[in-house]
Amino acid sequence: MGVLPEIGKAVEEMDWMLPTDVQAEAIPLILGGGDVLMAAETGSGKTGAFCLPIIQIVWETLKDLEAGKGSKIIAQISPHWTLSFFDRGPALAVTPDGLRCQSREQKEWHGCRATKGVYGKGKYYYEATVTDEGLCRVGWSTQQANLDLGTDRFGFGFGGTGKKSNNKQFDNYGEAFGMNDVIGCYLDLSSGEIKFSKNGVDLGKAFIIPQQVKSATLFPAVVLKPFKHDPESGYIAVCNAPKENVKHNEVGTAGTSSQNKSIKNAPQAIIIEPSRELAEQTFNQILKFKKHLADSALRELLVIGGVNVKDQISTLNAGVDIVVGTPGRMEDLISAGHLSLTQCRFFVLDEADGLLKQGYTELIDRLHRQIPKITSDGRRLQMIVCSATLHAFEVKKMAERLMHFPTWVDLKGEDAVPETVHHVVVMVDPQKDTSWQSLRRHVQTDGIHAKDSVRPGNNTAETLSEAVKMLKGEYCVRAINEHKMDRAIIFCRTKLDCDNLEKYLNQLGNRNNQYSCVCLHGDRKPPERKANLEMFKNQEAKFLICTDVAARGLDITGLPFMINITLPDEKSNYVHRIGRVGRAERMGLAVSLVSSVPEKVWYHGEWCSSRGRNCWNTRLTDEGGCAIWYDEPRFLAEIEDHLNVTIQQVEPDIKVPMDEFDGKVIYGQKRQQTGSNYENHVAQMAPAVQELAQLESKVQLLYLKRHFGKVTHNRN
Ligand SMILES: Nc1ncnc2c1ncn2[C@@H]1O[C@H](COP(=O)(O)OP(=O)(O)OP(=O)(O)O)[C@@H](O)[C@H]1O
Repeated sequence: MGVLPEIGKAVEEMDWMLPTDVQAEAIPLILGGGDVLMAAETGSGKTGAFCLPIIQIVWETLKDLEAGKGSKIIAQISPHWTLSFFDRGPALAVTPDGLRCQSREQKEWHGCRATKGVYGKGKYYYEATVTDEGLCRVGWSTQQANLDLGTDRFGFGFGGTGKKSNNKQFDNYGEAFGMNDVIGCYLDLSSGEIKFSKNGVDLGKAFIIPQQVKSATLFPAVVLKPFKHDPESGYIAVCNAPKENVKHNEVGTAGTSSQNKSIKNAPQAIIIEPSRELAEQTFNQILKFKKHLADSALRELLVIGGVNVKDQISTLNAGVDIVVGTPGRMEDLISAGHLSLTQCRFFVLDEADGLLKQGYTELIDRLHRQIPKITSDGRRLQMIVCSATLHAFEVKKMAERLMHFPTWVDLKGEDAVPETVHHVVVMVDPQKDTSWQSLRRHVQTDGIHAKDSVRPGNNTAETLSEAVKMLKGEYCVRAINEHKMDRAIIFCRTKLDCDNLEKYLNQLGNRNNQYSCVCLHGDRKPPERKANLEMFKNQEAKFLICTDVAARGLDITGLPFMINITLPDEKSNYVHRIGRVGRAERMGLAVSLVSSVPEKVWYHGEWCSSRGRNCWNTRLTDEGGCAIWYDEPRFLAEIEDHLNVTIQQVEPDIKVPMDEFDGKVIYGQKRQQTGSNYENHVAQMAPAVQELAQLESKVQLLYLKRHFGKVTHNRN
């Protein structure tokens, strides 16, 4: 693994004898200080690939600090109120005195914040003079805000076109301004009011700062110059703010090592995960990896919702080195000042494409902005991004924006399914298979056709759609029976579908608990989610029925089977879902049920006031309702196209035909001839090694000839 013996020992105790391919590539890169984009199949050991080197570096840093090895000061905290050289966009030039700025790029907005801000109470004022052509906005923003002032809820701007803006909402305000105008920016922290003046003329109230933002520190978000116009009475120059109301801009102002030690709530590594379960899993891996690291205590913290925030805060105050968590709770703690990013040197986004698709792009940008780009001991911030489906447009854009000459560790060059996962699809065709017409009992369907006339014989789209729902319950049970599944993860599209299937399997299994199952989805309370996952892992329940909340990252040792009741509409989630099996070289079978006809399904968006709870609006979304027609053959085609494969189709009896997998493997176990790869490897390498040996021998002969004249060639 190329890591410290103490870490190596822990890894060995976990039975990891060799690094996986991705670990072999990524660990040295991370230890060497690089930014890494890690694209590797599900179950290929990405967690270890980033956790091991991070633990090593964090621990070594702690030891250095303990030994009193000083680190150089990178950026002193400036005593003056100026524009920050660090907290600015890359195309924004700032003069050496920090008082004037200019954008060096024509097309986009480039912003900057001051080196200090105010919080608590008081009334503050600063002025900005427009010294150039072009548009600008001035105002106040918190450290979290986008540098493009006024385009998120943390920034309040006044622009040259005579508009005020916050959270992308641009409203008419005051009047236009431009070259040579002087804009006064007023902030009253007591009333939460922000207003502006133009050339000394008050333009009236612009904003009332919302309560959550008010408690944060607000920074002037543009150029500072001596005043041309005195501020109104009661307001003071922002540079005269009382010390107790001033906070320094944390971006790029890392202090000395002795200062660092005293900042307890500032970890060296932040690892962001898309779900609670995954955050907890990574956290538990860290506990295992650090087991033998004695001397300096490496302190880790799990930051997820559903856990008492007070406990998290007290752990933070006692000191932390590595924080693993979900984005929401992480940002809450950062905004409230409980978690500081000033010493962060590793910023890790696990399942990065998932985080971006869940809408966390701005949050990630905001956190990244708050992390100093140079650490206190003079090293660059390292960003590590990984997923089995990293080949997504959003990820590439983010890498360009935030990462520093990143290296791709990408063994396949495209999103791929591991060889250990055998995945098949079964078409569910209610026109061919009419058994649904005479089912004595079936899974309770989602009720979307409750108001439609659905009955055998009437071949409407609605009837067929309802038939598919019934048949899918049957096919699921058939897949379980055919493959004698006694452990499987089953994915449904909605929470309601999960609940219905859970009821059905429990009913069918009745007393002998043949189909014992538990659910994992967003409507279940955190303790229940945790308990259910534990039950499934401990094999106290045979089936885990879940939504996509469990699609990514969950590592259940030796899980042999998974069933997709419905294909996901997001193609990458197919890769993640089926990747719950076939992990760590064990074989797995994934069966997906695909309806051949359109199926009408629930789709509750922001427009649905209850977000699905007791919603019976069965109209389609374009008619203001909460239903869509789901087109699985299209999703199947998209998945195949994305993976560049044709997924094998099996008949409704769900027998998997004989092929290289069948008969030779037992799902859930390792392939018998492990090590064969290495034998092949020897054969493949042999000619190259032979050639190298011959070259080496020639070189030696040449050397000897040159220095000692004639040499007899001894072939041995
Ligand atoms: N070097 C190794 N030797 C043996 N087993 C390993 C090794 N590295 C990781 N594993 C095991 O492989 C499994 C999968 O690892 P991990 O959860 O890190 O995969 P992943 O690449 O993050 O997958 P996903 O994309 O699904 O999140 C785990 O059970 C882990 O313990």
